[in-house]
Amino acid sequence: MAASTWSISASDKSKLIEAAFEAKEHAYAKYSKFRVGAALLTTDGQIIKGANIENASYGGTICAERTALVKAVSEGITSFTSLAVVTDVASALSPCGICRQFIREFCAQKMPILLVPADYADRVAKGEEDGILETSIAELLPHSFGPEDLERPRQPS
Ligand SMILES: O=c1ccn([C@H]2C[C@H](O)[C@@H](CO)O2)c(=O)[nH]1
Ligand SMILES: [Zn+2]
Repeated sequence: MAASTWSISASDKSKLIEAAFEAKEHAYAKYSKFRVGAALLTTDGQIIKGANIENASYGGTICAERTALVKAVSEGITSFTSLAVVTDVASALSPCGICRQFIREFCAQKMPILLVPADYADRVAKGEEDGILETSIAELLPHSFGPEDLERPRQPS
C-alpha cells in the first residue's frame, strides 16, 4: 500500500511541533478550557501558528487548525508541506469534522498531519516512542468532496 504521507525532515518536524505548543499558549478557551495549538509549515519554510478562539455564543468558536489556515490564506499563503496539532491531552487527538473539510480545501491528500500528544517532550526525553499519530487528510477524510469536484461536468440544469 502507498504511504499515506510524504516525509518531512526531523528538524522541520521538531520546529513545527514546538510552534504548535507555543500556539496553544495563546488559546482563548474560556468556556471549554480545552486548549488546542496548530502550526503549518509553508512551502517556502515559514511557520504559521493558530490557536482555538472561543466565543460567548459558543457556535462562533474557531478551532486552532482553521485559525492557522485563515491566517495563512488571508496573507496570500496557500501552499503547505505539513501541519502539527497539539492539545493538553496525553494522547494524539484528531481534528474535528469542520477542520477536516477546511484542511481538504488547502492541503494535499498526502500532506503529513502530525497529531501530537501533550506529553510528547517527556516521552522523547525518556527515550520512549513519541506517541505522534502521523496521518493525512486522505486518511482523515476519505471519499471527500473538494474544489476539483466543482469542475466536473454536470448535466444541464
Ligand atoms: O479540531 C479541533 C477540535 C476542537 N478544537 C477546539 C474548539 C473548542 O474551542 C475546543 C473544544 O471543542 O477545542 C480545536 O481547536 N480543534
Ligand atoms: Zn476543528
